[in-house]
Amino acid sequence: MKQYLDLCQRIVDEGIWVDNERTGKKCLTVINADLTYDVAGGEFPLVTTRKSFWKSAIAEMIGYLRGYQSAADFRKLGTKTWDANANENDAWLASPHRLGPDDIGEAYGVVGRGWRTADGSRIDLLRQIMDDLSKGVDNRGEILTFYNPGIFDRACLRPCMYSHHFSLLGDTLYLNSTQRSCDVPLGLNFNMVQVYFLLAIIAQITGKKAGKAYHKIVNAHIYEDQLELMRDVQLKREPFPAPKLIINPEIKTLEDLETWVTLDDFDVEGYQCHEAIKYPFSV
Ligand SMILES: Nc1nc(=O)c2c([nH]1)NC[C@@H]1CN(c3ccc(C(=O)N[C@@H](CCC(=O)O)C(=O)O)cc3)CN21
Ligand SMILES: O=c1ccn([C@H]2C[C@H](O)[C@@H](COP(=O)(O)O)O2)c(=O)[nH]1
Repeated sequence: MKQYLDLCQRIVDEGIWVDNERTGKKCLTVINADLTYDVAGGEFPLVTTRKSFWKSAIAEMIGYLRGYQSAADFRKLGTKTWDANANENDAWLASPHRLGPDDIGEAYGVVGRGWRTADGSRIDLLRQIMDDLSKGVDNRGEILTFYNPGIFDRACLRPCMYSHHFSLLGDTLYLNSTQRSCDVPLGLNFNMVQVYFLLAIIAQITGKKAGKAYHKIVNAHIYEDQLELMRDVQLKREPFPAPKLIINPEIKTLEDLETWVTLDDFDVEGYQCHEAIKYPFSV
């Protein structure tokens, strides 16, 4: 939590205003932040200075791992986070590649579970990584990437957290996640949960101990219409101790995650937080 608040304060103190053409808004911006999550120690990086809808964040990540392409599937799982980008983004609404209402296009898990090769076949990157890790293999390239510049026009948005690189040291699993662009008040609140969750669940399924997760953020920003709430409300609050994330131990395979898992398989213990803050969302 401290590293999150330090980043927010750094943006307020040192950020530079940058015009963003896509949203038509200005963003107070810093470049580079490195966050670390102690998954072995069970320190769940949940924001406590406002109420965090952590289940929605986990649902988003499960949707990516399942390769979901429709905001309707994300909704069924328990998150509405893709509704606006799928249905209210003018450039995407005009795209010939959009399949219809709720389509987010070839983004995130669609890329990671079905990487397009030159000969037209597809590679399931996640399946390969899980098979390797389960056998204790780390080929120094266990990378789940969602980034394919050749097909950006087939998606409503380019992936923000676009690479998850797993590593084994003995039987301890590590994760390095990279994010190119970060809406710190809204997106990061979810992305921290997702990086922690991703290492915890992949370690559980592959039978490894979870170590640390390292989260690199390149462009970290606060939109102009979020600044006052962050500076004058959220940053004035005192954080509470970190809660614990509880994952159903019956989740043992990738198929479990793909088929029967719901948000009821996750819980947090000891979550004390300040009241909710509704930050504006930019499409
Ligand atoms: N501008 C922008 N910021 C983002 O963080 C973001 C995007 N766009 N587009 C793609 C995804 C969608 N994400 C989202 C979308 C909405 C919320 C949001 O509204 N969160 C609220 C309520 C969540 C809920 O009730 O489930 C929050 O208070 O955290 C968060 C992340 C993250 N990403
Ligand atoms: O997981 C996510 C997804 C998106 N974001 C934010 C970062 C930016 O504010 C927008 C994406 O806009 P681009 O113009 O494509 O950079 O969404 C996030 O923080 N986390």
